[in-house]
Amino acid sequence: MELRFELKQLHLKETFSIAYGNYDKRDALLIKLSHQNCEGYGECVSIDYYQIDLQSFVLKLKEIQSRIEAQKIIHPEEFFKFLLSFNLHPFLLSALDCAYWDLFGKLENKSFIELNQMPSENLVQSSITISVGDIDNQIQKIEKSSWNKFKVKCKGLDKNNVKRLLQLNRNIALDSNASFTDEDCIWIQENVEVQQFSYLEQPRPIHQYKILKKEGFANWMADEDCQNIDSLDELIPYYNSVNIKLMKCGGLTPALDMIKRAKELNYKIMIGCMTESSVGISAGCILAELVNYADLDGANLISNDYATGNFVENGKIILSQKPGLGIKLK
Ligand SMILES: C[C@H](N)C(=O)N[C@H](CCC(=O)O)C(=O)O
Repeated sequence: MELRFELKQLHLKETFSIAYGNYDKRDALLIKLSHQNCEGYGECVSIDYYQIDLQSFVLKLKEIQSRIEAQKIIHPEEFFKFLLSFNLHPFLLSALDCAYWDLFGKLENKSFIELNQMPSENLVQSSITISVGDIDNQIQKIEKSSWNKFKVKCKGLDKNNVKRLLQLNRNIALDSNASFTDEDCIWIQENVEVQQFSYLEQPRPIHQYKILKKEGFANWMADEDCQNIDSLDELIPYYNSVNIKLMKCGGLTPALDMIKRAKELNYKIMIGCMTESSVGISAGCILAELVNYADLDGANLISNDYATGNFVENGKIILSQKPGLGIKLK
């Protein structure tokens, strides 16, 4: 097996504004694993509020490259166990795990869905993100959009904006990206009208969720608070829903385990994404049958997507049915 990797830069079609900042680009690390005539792809991106340093990932890859290349082709679950021995950051682990699933499926001439005997007929629809901004602009974007589901970003709580969004009578979720105060959360969970939001994501800064009550009117969803399977048990009293992202949890292999455990614990589950190319999104899309919500618009927000594969069109998730994760570089 051969391992290659490349730093790329993704450009946002328009400034992506969330409570943490405004972003016009994202740096990405593309992983290529090849064997015989097949090549599999995986990706992770540099997110400042997760302190991701792609240069340190490149150094790590150089350090472990020869051991990865010496590995023979084994089942992806076995390969994942092998990757665990390197103690990798979950973002890098995810890129390698996804690249290997893509390669393995291509070598076996089977899609990920076939390899895992998963259903794929009833995929949930994805939301599109509406950046933080003036409420009139946000509403205009929703009204003009051909998508049906929206994740509206906000920075702090503005009760008038909440009222105006609810008046639209559309399928809308709110994502505060850790910008609500304790008082905001109390008001929200005691206000019956917020039931109309499909979910309210990451209300408080990380680990400061003890004010949340899952019995209130809000469908609280943990994102930054829910990094991996270990977070699930401790969040039960506070959160109704969890946002599982491949980069946070370390890839497709742990995501399958995490979805299973989250279901046992009666969470509603979202498969989410970062601003990322179709390399990352192709992997996320194949889990859409297993979850209640999808937020997989990452590649739709990028102007220089460098891959094709599974994709989202006006919210509808379309699986390529091709071997592996179906990823091809443009
Ligand atoms: C792109 C996706 N809809 C989204 O909003 N993800 C963000 C983080 C993305 C990023 O910072 O690149 C989130 O769920 O907070």
